[in-house]
Amino acid sequence: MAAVSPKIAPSMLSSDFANLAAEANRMIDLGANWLHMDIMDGHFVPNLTIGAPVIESLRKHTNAYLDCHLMVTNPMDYVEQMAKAGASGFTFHIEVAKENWQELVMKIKSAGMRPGVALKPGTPVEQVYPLVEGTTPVEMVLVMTVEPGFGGQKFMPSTMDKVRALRNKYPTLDIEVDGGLGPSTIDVAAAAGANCIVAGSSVFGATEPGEVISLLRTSVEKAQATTT
Ligand SMILES: O=C(CO)[C@@H](O)[C@H](O)COP(=O)(O)O
Repeated sequence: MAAVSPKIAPSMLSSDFANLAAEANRMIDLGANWLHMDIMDGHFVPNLTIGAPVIESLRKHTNAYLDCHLMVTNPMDYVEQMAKAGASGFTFHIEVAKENWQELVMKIKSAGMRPGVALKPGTPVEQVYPLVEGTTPVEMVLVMTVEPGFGGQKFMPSTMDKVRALRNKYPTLDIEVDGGLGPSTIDVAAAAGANCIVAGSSVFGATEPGEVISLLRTSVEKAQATTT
């Protein structure tokens, strides 16, 4: 496996939202590479979380890479506001962008963010190949390993076929996994080829979150060393 650098991204959905800035800085101090921000509109998923105003407030307290996952029905409507707010990455769902993904990716790039595409557990991986191979390609594929909407769900091993297929086809692509990742599931995801790891409850629920972050990174590094 080509070594694409591991990025460990605590999901801030599991943090204390009333202390978001402190929680974010604590994660970075403990070794996190990115902060994963779950934007949910209560329509694409049955949960409502945060939007651009919270990203803007958080941006005043950190320079960290804000890896924003848009679980929204109309991602195009969010591009400008998220860019202005200070989002670093903008990952939209293919299920709601089949008709306009080219325009969307270009808009995200021109707004200065890094485009990514996400897919739900039931969505065939082939649907994102054109986005990776396009003239303006996405720079990350997020394979959801639970149904999007809530933290604390059980990891779905069946989604690993998609990660393996992506890694075989695209050795240098950032492949992110999200949902149910922690010490008991990371080795499977790392062996399949994931290098960007989102983890919410396993990090925030740990007595020593820094140890979990470090364990996640070591697992990805070991899997990469075994397959190169
Ligand atoms: O996007 C989502 C859920 O839709 C995730 O980012 C979760 O927040 C991950 O939480 P854990 O499964 O790690 O608790």
